[in-house]
Amino acid sequence: MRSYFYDNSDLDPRELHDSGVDVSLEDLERIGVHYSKLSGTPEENMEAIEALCKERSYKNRDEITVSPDLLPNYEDKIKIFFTEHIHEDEEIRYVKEGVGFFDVRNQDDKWVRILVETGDLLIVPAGIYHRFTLDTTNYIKAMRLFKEDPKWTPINRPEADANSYHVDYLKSIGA
Ligand SMILES: CSCCC(=O)/C(O)=C/O
Ligand SMILES: [Fe+2]
Repeated sequence: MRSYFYDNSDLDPRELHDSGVDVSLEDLERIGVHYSKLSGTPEENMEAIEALCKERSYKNRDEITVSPDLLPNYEDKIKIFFTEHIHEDEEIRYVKEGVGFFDVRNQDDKWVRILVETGDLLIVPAGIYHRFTLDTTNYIKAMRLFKEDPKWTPINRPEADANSYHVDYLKSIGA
């Protein structure tokens, strides 16, 4: 895992876009983003994931493989994932294999890029603007946790500006 300010260049989003300015785990915590590394195999890590589900009342989960050949309607889906959006629940992702980038907006509305890889567990808070893309290896397999139905609902910017989960989120970080 690495996190740093996105360089905002027009290159392919799957490139690193590393501005050279790192963002610490503490800075991520301040905007409500939690990261942890699960060091075992996916099977060994299931106990930790079950405990997390119980603690945060997440009842459902699925597995998604994002890759041009393996995800149906890949081109549409990757565009949707990379369109800036919020969710009304936390986005909890456990990376079983591969690499990807979650970009999150910080308190100053700047993009922070979070590089996740095998074993990484990321919790993105409800209401934060974010987006997702692959890196140039074009492959990630991740477990997605859902509170209720296994349903993925993005609300895009600017429609989400007035969303109460977004407004409450901004208040919670003092923005
Ligand atoms: C690797 S999980 C696919 C991306 C996703 O679920 C999401 O919500 C992106 O914001
Ligand atoms: Fe999302």
